[in-house]
Amino acid sequence: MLFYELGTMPSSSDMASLHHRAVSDLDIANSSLSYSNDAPEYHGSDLSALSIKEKQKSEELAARLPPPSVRRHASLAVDNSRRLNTVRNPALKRGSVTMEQIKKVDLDAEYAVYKQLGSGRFGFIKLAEHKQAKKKIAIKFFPRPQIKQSEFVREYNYSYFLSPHPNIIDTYDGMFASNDDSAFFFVQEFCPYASLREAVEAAPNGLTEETTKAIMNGVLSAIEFMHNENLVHRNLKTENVLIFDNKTYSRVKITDFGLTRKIDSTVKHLEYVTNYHAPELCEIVVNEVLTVRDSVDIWALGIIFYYCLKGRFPWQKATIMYKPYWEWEQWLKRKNPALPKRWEPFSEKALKIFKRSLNPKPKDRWSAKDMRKCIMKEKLLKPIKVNSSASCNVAGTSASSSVESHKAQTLRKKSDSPDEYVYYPETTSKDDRLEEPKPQKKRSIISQWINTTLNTMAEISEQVVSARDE
Ligand SMILES: Nc1ncnc2c1ncn2[C@@H]1O[C@H](COP(=O)(O)OP(=O)(O)OP(=O)(O)O)[C@@H](O)[C@H]1O
Repeated sequence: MLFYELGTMPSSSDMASLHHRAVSDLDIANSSLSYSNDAPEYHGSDLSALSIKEKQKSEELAARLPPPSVRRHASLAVDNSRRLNTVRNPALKRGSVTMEQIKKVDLDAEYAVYKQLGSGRFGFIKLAEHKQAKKKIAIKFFPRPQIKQSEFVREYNYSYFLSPHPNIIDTYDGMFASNDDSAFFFVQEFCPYASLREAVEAAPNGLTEETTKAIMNGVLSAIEFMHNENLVHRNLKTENVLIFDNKTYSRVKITDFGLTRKIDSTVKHLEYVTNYHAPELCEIVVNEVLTVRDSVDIWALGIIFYYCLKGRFPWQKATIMYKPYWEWEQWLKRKNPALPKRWEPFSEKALKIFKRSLNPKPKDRWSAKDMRKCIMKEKLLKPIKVNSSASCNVAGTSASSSVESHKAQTLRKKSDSPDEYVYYPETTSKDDRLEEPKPQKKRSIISQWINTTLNTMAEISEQVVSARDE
């Protein structure tokens, strides 16, 4: 139940606060999409999930943005000063987002629709321009009848109500359907640069420590906010992290709330396992019912963190069928005291972050807040010796000396054993392809047997998965 403090007129920043506070009051997870029709609660500047600095940032942002009530599709053409002074239309009740509010729009009359920006299981995103406002935007289309109306409405609601956070993509007010009923759509701000996936692919040896910190700071701040609002993203991956400044990567925003659900709700597992899935998700079968936990986001954040620093994934799937995962698990359980080679470039503190995010036991994983604190505070990479006489501290010099950092990162990559069964992103660097295989150390018979068995099992599992996919 929500309350409204009478006699207090919320400012635009308060509106942003109010706008996101309402998330916790939504019962979007239930299919009727019904929630309180009362006027919204006014919490002043209580941005519970944000630090003071972020709060200021959020307020600055909110001051620049029109209040959510007027960020309407139709109002894109209205000038900013007018929009900033506009207060929520009392006739438009916050709790009244229902299926009837989907408006039919003549797409061609309103927008010039350009190239496709991306696609996924729920539809596709296109770059467009609002003709009247002459403003570039992104339109997310949900083709009908493949996508259910309830799925569209749910994604819109989560996207819209999470929008005020500075590290979450801004979704404009309004749910629409094309005149010919071929698709539902909603409108988002356009990201002019790449996704994190493309940014890392362009730097196959990984990003610098400083850049990784800037990216993780934004991503973790958004997830901390979502978790505090009792929501789990459930689809965190580098493709869903959009970069808004291509120099320092300090402005990032997360997107795609199609799988977002409330913590402790139950869902059917419908997906194929990817690099980002936690081991508990790799074990369950399609259609099995599972309870939504925020710890799956923390696992995916651990994978993103590793991917940023190394330019590759630690493993293809988090099951013991994949040797790199099996080695990591053995080391965590102290069954093998030797740290697997691929983890050697990381500092003790970075390893601690991995132990508390890529931990097979969900209960032993940190919160997004703890993870962020540690990433921001600590050095993440060990100093690496470039040669016997000169040494280069990657962590300390990554920003100031990109050449040294590049050298060090190349060295880091070369330290990985080439015979390991690991998934590389499609774009392997030239250096990688030319890399000479290192001479194998003599292995004991038992370790050779384990190795062969694991590789065979991995191959069989791959074949089963691809047969199932086909
Ligand atoms: N606002 C935007 N501006 C620019 N590019 C975007 C924007 N939103 C999404 N994209 C691009 O489109 C891709 C697909 O978008 P999105 O993840 O929202 O689709 P989806 O159908 O929900 O995908 P998935 O299968 O991952 O659920 C993103 O990975 C991103 O590269």
